[in-house]
Amino acid sequence: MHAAFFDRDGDGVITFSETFGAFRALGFGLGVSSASAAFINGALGSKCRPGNATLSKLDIYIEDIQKGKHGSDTGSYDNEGRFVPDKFEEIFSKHAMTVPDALTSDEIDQMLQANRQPGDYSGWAGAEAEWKILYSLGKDKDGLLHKDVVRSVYDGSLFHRLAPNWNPHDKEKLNGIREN
Ligand code: HEM
Repeated sequence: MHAAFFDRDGDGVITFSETFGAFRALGFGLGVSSASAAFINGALGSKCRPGNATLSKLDIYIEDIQKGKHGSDTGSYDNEGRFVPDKFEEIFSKHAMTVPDALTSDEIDQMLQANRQPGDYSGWAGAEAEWKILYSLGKDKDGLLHKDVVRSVYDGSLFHRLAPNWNPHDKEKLNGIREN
């Protein structure tokens, strides 16, 4: 569901231009949107694809999205791409020290540092990009990133809230899955 938001035409494949367009719809400028699409589709396109894939290596196949998992993450997605509630809770029990159930920018940096596996430079970069972008999208006026906002990035509902018109088909599916 996290990645499916970006698949606007619902064909199961996320192209460079879909990632770019989704970042624009989320409110990012041309520079950040192009760089993010290049980074994400460049890194995941060659990994997240079945053996018999024929499309460009910049295209991400959602059916193989779990192959995009990297090291130095929180473990809130397992190796099959399933959400792991205990690992998610650990983010806040270990790192939310200033305000319960919310992270400051410094606490996110401490978490990223704590999750780093030695020498895993691509994992460090991936985790850093994911959390910095999430913080810029989800922080409140006091600079706090609340637990419910972080939860909503894992199932993609944050993206739908911020850019309600980008992917109406996927939103319908999401509403069917979530109780609220
Ligand atoms: C505004 C856009 C995005 C934000 C804010 C974002 C944020 C995040 C966050 C916070 C995580 C969790 C990392 C962790 O648990 O340590 C994550 C994981 C992941 N995201 Fe995104 N993401 C975005 C776009 C995308 C896109 C476009 C794709 C691919 C199509 C993608 C694929 C993944 C994958 C494969 C993971 C699992 C990585 C892992 O846990 O090792 N994300 N993302």
